[in-house]
Amino acid sequence: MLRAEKICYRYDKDIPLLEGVICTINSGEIVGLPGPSGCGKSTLARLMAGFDHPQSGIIFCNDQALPASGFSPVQMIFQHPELAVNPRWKIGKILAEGNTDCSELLQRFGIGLNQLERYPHELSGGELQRITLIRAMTPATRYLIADEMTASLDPATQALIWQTVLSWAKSRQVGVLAISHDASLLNCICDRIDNGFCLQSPSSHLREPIAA
Ligand SMILES: Nc1ncnc2c1ncn2[C@@H]1O[C@H](COP(=O)(O)OP(=O)(O)OP(=O)(O)O)[C@@H](O)[C@H]1O
Repeated sequence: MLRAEKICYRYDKDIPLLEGVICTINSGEIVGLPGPSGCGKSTLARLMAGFDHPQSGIIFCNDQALPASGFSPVQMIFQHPELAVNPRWKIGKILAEGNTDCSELLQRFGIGLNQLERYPHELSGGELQRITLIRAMTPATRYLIADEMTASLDPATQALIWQTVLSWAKSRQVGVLAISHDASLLNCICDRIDNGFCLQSPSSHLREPIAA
């Protein structure tokens, strides 16, 4: 399993954002992480993917700490794919970073071979998001953290992406953490919703409606 154990994190030394947060994703499990803006979902995602480190607590991936360098079995997909690729590299070179044969995924995601010769700015947002997914969906990937990955996309592209990711994850027993504001999307795709996260967050007072 991928497990965040009693995670504490603060950007500002006086204001705790995450305190004692626990989050678990089992192999092959699709877990939804909802929550209001600013409660710390993306921060937790970055910690669980190993991009940042908690001030206390630990992240375990299959009983081991995440690797400090090299390929990580935990891959993360962001809402804005243009920020996750080198704009000076052609798509073919970007995909080569995943270091795997991706012809089947290209076909399943409807990406033509001609697009491998283009630069990121020559693709649509939905096409580029599918490229970052193909790069992340390697045989060595055990967990995928999807932070609002289809939030900016049209419903048809959103459906294509989630159908492909879910069938890949289930067939390979990859665990997925799906972060979204869209409750109906999470209810539709997830095995389980982690509602406890928000209740654990000290910033939960941010959810109180502002008095008129
Ligand atoms: N690099 C940073 N430096 C300082 N504060 C930050 C930084 N990144 C995020 N924050 C603050 O931490 C809080 C949580 O941010 P985070 O992006 O994790 O929330 P979120 O739940 O993902 O929100 P949203 O749903 O709006 O994306 C916010 O108040 C944000 O302003």
